[in-house]
Amino acid sequence: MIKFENVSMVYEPKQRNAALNDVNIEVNRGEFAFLVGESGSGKSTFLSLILREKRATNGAVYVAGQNLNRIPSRRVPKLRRDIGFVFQDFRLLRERTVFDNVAFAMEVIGASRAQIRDRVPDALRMVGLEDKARRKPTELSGGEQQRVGIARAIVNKPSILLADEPTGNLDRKNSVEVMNVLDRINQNGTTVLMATHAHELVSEFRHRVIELSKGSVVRDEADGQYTAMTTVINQDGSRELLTGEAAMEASSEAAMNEEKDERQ
Ligand SMILES: Nc1ncnc2c1ncn2[C@@H]1O[C@H](COP(=O)(O)OP(=O)(O)OP(=O)(O)O)[C@@H](O)[C@H]1O
Repeated sequence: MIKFENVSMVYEPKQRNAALNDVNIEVNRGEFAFLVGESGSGKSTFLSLILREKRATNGAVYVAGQNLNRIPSRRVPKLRRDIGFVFQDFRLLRERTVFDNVAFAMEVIGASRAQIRDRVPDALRMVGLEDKARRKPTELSGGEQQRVGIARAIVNKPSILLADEPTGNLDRKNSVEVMNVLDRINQNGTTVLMATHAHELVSEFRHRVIELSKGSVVRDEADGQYTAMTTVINQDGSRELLTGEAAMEASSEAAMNEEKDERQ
């Protein structure tokens, strides 16, 4: 469904470290994968290449069999129709009702009123908000607002759902509700790729875990945990796989060094 073949991405010609560095990954139809990694490791860049908001500097990105380097700009809107996107900060229209926020995603692609009347209630049912269709976003909890964001993302029945830190603004209870909704959508056949820092959710909901570090894939594990393993790159360039406590220590040491570098 999604395939990265030797993908590298540099934003500026003289950039010292690539945002993505020779990434090879395949996500199959119907999978649920978490994309994890420290801040700046390349998660958002990865998602933006799938949407063709950006183009790979090297290598090829395939979505549903199409090489995104090869499709003309005029075909990009059609590609994006097959991909739903969930934002960390919900991005709802405050003056519109829940129903109208979801309907908006159909209006922009020219759906008829009859189609909208038919499909919006289904999407709201999927996220458990069928009885809140007439509310405004400000009358909802954060978790409910995010579920409206998810209903909007799936109402056009995309085969892929991308989520960038969808629980980043939510407390634990609301985060779990959002995760349950994403799981349900996945069980109905949608491929879900979720970038996140929420280690407790990753370890609890147990899906494939793809970990990026400085633009490289350092771990790809079916049914993974957030920090069960990490790969460190030694000074001589060799890679070493650490597990358990040692992995946790290496991650916090790396974070501290990064903070020190930033201060210097
Ligand atoms: N528009 C841009 N121009 C130049 N460099 C960029 C741009 N966007 C991202 N980068 C750089 O690319 C690298 C990867 O960034 P990216 O935003 O993909 O990381 P991330 O893992 O999503 O981080 P976070 O968890 O903080 O969202 C970082 O070094 C970042 O500084």
